Amino acid sequence: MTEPRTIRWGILATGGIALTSTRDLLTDPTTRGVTNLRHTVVAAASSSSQSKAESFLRTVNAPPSAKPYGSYADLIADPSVDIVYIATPHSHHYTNALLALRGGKHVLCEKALTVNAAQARHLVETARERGVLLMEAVWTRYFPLTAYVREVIQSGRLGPVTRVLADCSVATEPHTSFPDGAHRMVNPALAGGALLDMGIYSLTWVFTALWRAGTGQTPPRVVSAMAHYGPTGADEMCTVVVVFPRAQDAGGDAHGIATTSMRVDTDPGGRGSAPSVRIQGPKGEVQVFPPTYRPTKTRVVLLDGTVEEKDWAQPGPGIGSKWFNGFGGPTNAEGEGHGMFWEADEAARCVIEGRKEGALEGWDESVLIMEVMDEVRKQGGLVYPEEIERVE
Ligand SMILES: NC(=O)C1=CN([C@@H]2O[C@H](COP(=O)(O)OP(=O)(O)OC[C@H]3O[C@@H](n4cnc5c(N)ncnc54)[C@H](OP(=O)(O)O)[C@@H]3O)[C@@H](O)[C@H]2O)C=CC1
Ligand SMILES: O=C1OC[C@@H](O)[C@H](O)[C@H]1O
Repeated sequence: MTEPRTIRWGILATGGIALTSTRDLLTDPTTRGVTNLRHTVVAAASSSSQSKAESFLRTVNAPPSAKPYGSYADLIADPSVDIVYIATPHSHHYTNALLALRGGKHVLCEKALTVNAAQARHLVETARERGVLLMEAVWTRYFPLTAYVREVIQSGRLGPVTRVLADCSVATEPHTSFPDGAHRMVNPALAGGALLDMGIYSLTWVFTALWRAGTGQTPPRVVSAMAHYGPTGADEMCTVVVVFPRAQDAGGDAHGIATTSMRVDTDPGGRGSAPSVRIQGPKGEVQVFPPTYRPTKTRVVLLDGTVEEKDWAQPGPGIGSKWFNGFGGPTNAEGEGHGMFWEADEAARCVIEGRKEGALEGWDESVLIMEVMDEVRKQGGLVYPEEIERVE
């Protein structure tokens, strides 16, 4: 048997999701049946101070040899780093990813990939030129649950998917949670707002059903409505209709309705009683239950009376922690992992196999989703500061 290859990660930024993700990354892959690769963390960098990076490495229980850096550039210059995980606010993804790609590093970058499609296209060109991996960290795409949903769609059991309803909303009470407007969720200088932060998950489900697994490959038309958060002008609620043109004999046009909000909740009280995603065809539907970004339950309901429910607990061992995202968030049960290791496994496989894009969200799709979000922002009058919209 060949020895598993160890992928050496550098963690760029030390905030909430960096902590959650790195803990998952350091979970033994054999606990989820993955035997051909391993992950290790060889360095972490904080733009604030080296001591913050040191404390981060201690908190996640990284190997004692892992190096703490007080600047992102130093992390990129470290030859022992194979791949960089970027966990900064949306506003910074483009410049951070550009730095890493130009430094010859593979990149797994948090969602949304960039602020706009032009920046995403530039990152793709750079990754192509440098011959390195660029992957958007939309973790939900890589869950076994999501693979199952794709199989249900591709099996034809629903007939041609005709409509997708997907909501990803977290009632964060912006006025009390973020009173000074500085938090990344509502701060335009950090490209904050519901669309780029959570709407991307609703769009991910729409695209999973109608783009990757679907039959139509013509980019969709977009119609949208947006509400703004008064004090800062960030978007706090968005409703997006995407129409995928499709020939009549392939089922006719398909509609995706993607919603997101910081004012109301997909699942008030976290009871998980109603689906947050419904993928519908003439013969029935597949339902995905909230939270939309980390679902653990599906149900297939067909016109012929079939009802199939499945539970998809994340494998452990996990620390049963409250998800640390600055304003609360879901808790994974004691013994359960969070689920961010699936995307890390795919990124590692890309590095090992020499693939430059993830298997479940290629460059074309990341760019297309950014184009859809550009159009939503245009229709909703959401403009970010020029400094963070710029392309070099
Ligand atoms: N996949 C998922 O489930 C989730 C993904 N996310 C995504 O992760 C990214 C980061 O979110 P999150 O971790 O919650 O954010 P945090 O605010 O908790 O952390 C962001 C980190 O980025 C660094 N940073 C660099 N420049 C700035 C700046 N100007 N302002 C603020 N921070 C800065 C800081 O680290 P340092 O000081 O060390 O440099 C900071 O700690 C976003 O893209 C978000 O969409 C967030 C939550 C969940
Ligand atoms: O990625 C995310 O998923 C869940 C949300 O609560 C969080 O704000 C977001 O960044």
